[in-house]
Amino acid sequence: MAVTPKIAPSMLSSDFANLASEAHRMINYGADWLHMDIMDGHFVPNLTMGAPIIESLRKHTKAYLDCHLMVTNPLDYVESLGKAGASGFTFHVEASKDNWKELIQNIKSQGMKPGVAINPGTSVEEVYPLVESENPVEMVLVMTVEPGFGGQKFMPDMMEKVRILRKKYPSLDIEVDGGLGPSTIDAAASAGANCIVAGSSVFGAPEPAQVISLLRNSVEKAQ
Ligand SMILES: O=C(CO)[C@@H](O)[C@H](O)COP(=O)(O)O
Repeated sequence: MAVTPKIAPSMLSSDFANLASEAHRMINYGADWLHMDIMDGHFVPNLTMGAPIIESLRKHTKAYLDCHLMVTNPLDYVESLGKAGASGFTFHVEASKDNWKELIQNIKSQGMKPGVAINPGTSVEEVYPLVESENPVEMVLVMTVEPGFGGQKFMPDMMEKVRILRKKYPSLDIEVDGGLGPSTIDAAASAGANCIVAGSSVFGAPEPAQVISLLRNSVEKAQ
């Protein structure tokens, strides 16, 4: 398989008052990406951050900022996030039924990597047109909890979506997000996920570096 493991601590579980030092801490512990949860209080019942925070953090790190847009109108965020220094821009298929082609085009024009996320209740077929388009997304994010909050329980039933996607698209980046940690990573890795978002299991661990390394080893072993 051509895909490589990407371990992405979810900064939603960090101390927001010390975001830059939390980011440095995660990179020093071995993280590949920093996962940034952008929530608008409308698509999901929580409000987190937007372009100003990404811009501030970008001044302190060169790390890949993997932005997950849990927002009703993702198109409204593309230009500001691109200018702020976001690296990846993953929008929800549920929020882009009419404009996903324009979204992908604009995300790429801003120099970001486009991804599409699917909620637990959305069927996996909905992302096929976006992956198979002439101008495709480069990552699919399979939500393994209902989006909105950290610290929820992993939904093992979502692994069937990951298996289907990995079989259909052997070299696609497939990300999983929600409830990932030492007790759930093997299920996700063996299904074919290679990008792993983990919030509470990393930030809540006495030795976060050990958890990051365990997540990576599981993905490597499964390939
Ligand atoms: O997008 C989300 C929640 O909506 C996630 O990125 C969570 O922040 C992951 O947190 P844990 O489930 O790993 O604690």
